Amino acid sequence: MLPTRWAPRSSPRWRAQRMLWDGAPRQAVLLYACAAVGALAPVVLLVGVGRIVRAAAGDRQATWPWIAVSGAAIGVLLVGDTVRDHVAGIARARLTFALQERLMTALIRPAGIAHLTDQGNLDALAGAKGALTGFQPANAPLTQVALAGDRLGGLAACVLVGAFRWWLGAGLLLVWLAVRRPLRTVITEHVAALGGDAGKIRRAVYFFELATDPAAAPEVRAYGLGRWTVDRLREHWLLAMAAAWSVRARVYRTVALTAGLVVAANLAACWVLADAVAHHRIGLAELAAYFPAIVATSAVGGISTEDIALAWMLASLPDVERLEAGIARSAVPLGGARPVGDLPRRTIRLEGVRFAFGDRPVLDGLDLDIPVGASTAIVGANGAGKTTLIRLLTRLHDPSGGRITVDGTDLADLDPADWQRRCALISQDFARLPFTLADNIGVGASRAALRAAAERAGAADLVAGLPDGWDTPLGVPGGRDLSRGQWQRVALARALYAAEHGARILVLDEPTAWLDAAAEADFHRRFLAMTRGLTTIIVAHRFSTVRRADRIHVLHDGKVAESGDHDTLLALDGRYAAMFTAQAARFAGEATAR
Ligand SMILES: Nc1ncnc2c1ncn2[C@@H]1O[C@H](COP(=O)(O)OP(=O)(O)OP(=O)(O)O)[C@@H](O)[C@H]1O
Repeated sequence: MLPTRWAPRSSPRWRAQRMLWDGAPRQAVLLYACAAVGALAPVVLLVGVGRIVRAAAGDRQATWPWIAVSGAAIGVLLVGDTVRDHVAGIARARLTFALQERLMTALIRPAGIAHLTDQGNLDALAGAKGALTGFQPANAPLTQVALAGDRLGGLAACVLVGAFRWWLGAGLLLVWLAVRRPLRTVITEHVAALGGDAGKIRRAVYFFELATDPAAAPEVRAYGLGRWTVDRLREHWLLAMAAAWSVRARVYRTVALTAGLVVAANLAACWVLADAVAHHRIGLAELAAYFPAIVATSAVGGISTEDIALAWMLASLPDVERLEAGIARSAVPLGGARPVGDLPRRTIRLEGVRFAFGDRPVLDGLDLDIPVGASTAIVGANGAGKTTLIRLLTRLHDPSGGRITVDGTDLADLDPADWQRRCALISQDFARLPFTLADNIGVGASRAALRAAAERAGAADLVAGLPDGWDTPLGVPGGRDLSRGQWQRVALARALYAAEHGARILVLDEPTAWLDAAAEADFHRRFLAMTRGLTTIIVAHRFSTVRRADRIHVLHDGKVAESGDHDTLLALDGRYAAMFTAQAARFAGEATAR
């Protein structure tokens, strides 16, 4: 069973353990057993070594049983380590998967995408993935178990020292416990200060990713940004570190004070031991057991690098809940439960539609009719709101004002997921799915259907060029990558396949942006045949693409400024005509120049 819920109000330490017991219960039992055995075996070994030394000094009778016990302890330690590493590997995989599944579920659950534009959510996501610090929160419970084993080992060592002088064992235990609390507090504060401003760390990580991203590599080099990104990384890290430095003095003070106490306690313990040896109260055998035991007592309360790593992992754990809470807060719920049925049959109508990002309106009282079975093009300057309009039509966002109706039914009343499935969408940043070519176009589709969609999208020639044809994995290690234009053809084929198999609206946002001249011409030649009978909404800057649409709308100032077919809009001599003429003149100029 994988973890589903962790008690929301308990401490991160407790939640980490719940995570382990929910996600990998069998491994949890084994890991605790390994930790206990791994903690006690060294003490048994010390006792055994002490007895062997005593035997070597004369009491030969007792040698063989203690050699056997010591050998067994060594064997248990060696085998125990191997078993523990193996089990921890399985538990780590399960916990990592469970956390990934939980994050994915949280991100995918909202039907809309408003939560993905929230900066706080992106920060929490980076924290929950451990991307900001490099410490995976899913490793926290395993580190806790390992540290619990260390504490138990330290306690056992205290007991062994107590067998020599009870007050020495108890005293060392008290000293270690006394230093542990303040040390843990300052480390937690230090980590909290450093992780406090996730935004600053995320900006630093952004520069790291920019410098190491193969897609950005050509421009990073062409513009000489390499050194610049390193300097920005340094600058943002220093900014992020400033908060941690403010508590640094207290960390050093606490470490110095506790170190003084620890050194004094250890010196005193060694002196007591040396005094006992000097006065023949104990022999070499006891010295061989007790001296290492005094050193080993530190594990009961000392702070190791593992403790610091654990503090980092635990600090990231609340980000998982912060993300879930942030999504619940920022995801604008898309209501509606009515099945879409055979809608739309006549018209999709936008009435006084408004939409804003923050307080900046993008669409401001937009009216528009989209007839079913025809092609509608949306044009406008950069930032005019074309993609936003597409997102409202495909219900990735709902309008903040006005309404969209489908044959008179408010789109807000229809089941959002059902409606989204009716929209065969190619977005500007079309998805490059790490699947085979066949699955990229239609999961489970027949070869005949795939071939038809690929032919309509001008992607049929791709199949012959791939080593395993339809079964060639794309965009994954060991598979083939495609050029942007080839990926766009695949995306177009996917949309056309979907349109043939249940989707009723074909939504194309810049579908030819990456196509070469021949492919674009081919697209235009076949546009009418490709979209015949389909409700097609197309956004494009290229007028060669747009002009074939039955109806064209020009977006300006958040409204439809002009509407008509290509010839009507040219005759109107307005914005459309100006944009078309500018583009046509550019092409004509280039042709003349040649
Ligand atoms: N996630 C976002 N957060 C804030 N503002 C946004 C976001 N996405 C888009 N915008 C803003 O909304 C406006 C409309 O953007 P949109 O992408 O719809 O324009 P567009 O007409 O499609 O532009 P282009 O032709 O460049 O693709 C722009 O001014 C843009 O800056």
